[in-house]
Amino acid sequence: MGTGVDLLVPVKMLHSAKSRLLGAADGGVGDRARHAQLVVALLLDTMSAARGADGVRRVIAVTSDLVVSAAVLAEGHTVLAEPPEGGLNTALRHGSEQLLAADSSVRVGALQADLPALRSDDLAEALVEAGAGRAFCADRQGTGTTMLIAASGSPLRPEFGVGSAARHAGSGAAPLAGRRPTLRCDVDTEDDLREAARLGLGEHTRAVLAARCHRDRHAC
Ligand SMILES: Nc1nc2c(ncn2[C@@H]2O[C@H](COP(=O)(O)OP(=O)(O)OP(=O)(O)O)[C@@H](O)[C@H]2O)c(=O)[nH]1
Ligand SMILES: C=C(OP(=O)(O)O)C(=O)O
Repeated sequence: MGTGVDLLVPVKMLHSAKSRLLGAADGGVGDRARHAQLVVALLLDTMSAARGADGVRRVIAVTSDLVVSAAVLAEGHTVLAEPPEGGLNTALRHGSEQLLAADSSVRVGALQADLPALRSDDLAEALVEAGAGRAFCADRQGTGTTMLIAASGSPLRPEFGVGSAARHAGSGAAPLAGRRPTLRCDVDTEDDLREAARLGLGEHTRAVLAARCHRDRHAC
């Protein structure tokens, strides 16, 4: 196989995903179907930008959700089923083990699923900066992590969750210093979504939010 990072993108079940964004897709109404469309759109924009980045070999969603899986496969991406016990770091550890079992020299990474403004060149530059070692990119607040990359042939050792930037640094991963705002802009709240829109949203997220604007002019 060729060189490059295999990026795992974890996504939890749609019924519980992106709870802090509920209502963002429909001007505060909180319709679950519209919310699910937004969650999937954030994911597809993230995966599509990641797939276009130099230095990325494969982009693989890790999920148990069948709707997410179908949407990801329809866009030509790959899906890996997560273990039944669930949990973000458990899913990523499982993905890392699976990839290493199939290819002991693989370079594994994890990318958050909510980077709808991600630009392929920001990601490619981050991978260049990472060099060969274990590295991570903090989110724009500096406390969370948007991407973690292992060294080739090594397990990912994910420590995602609140305050993960400090844990990843503490576990020896090098913090990436470049600005790269589109790689740092994960979207958990409506404020984050506004910031991502300022940077430039991907086409899937733009389409979901444009539908919102047609239905409710006040939401735009
Ligand atoms: N596969 C998998 N992914 C998970 C799991 N828990 C969280 N994630 C993903 O990890 C990322 C960060 O998760 P959280 O911040 O806990 O949840 P969120 O859905 O982004 O947002 P909130 O519901 O508002 O907390 C998101 O992409 C989630 O979909 C899990 O159990 N399995
Ligand atoms: C899981 C994390 O973040 P968020 O809750 O912002 O998605 C993280 O930064 O490790």
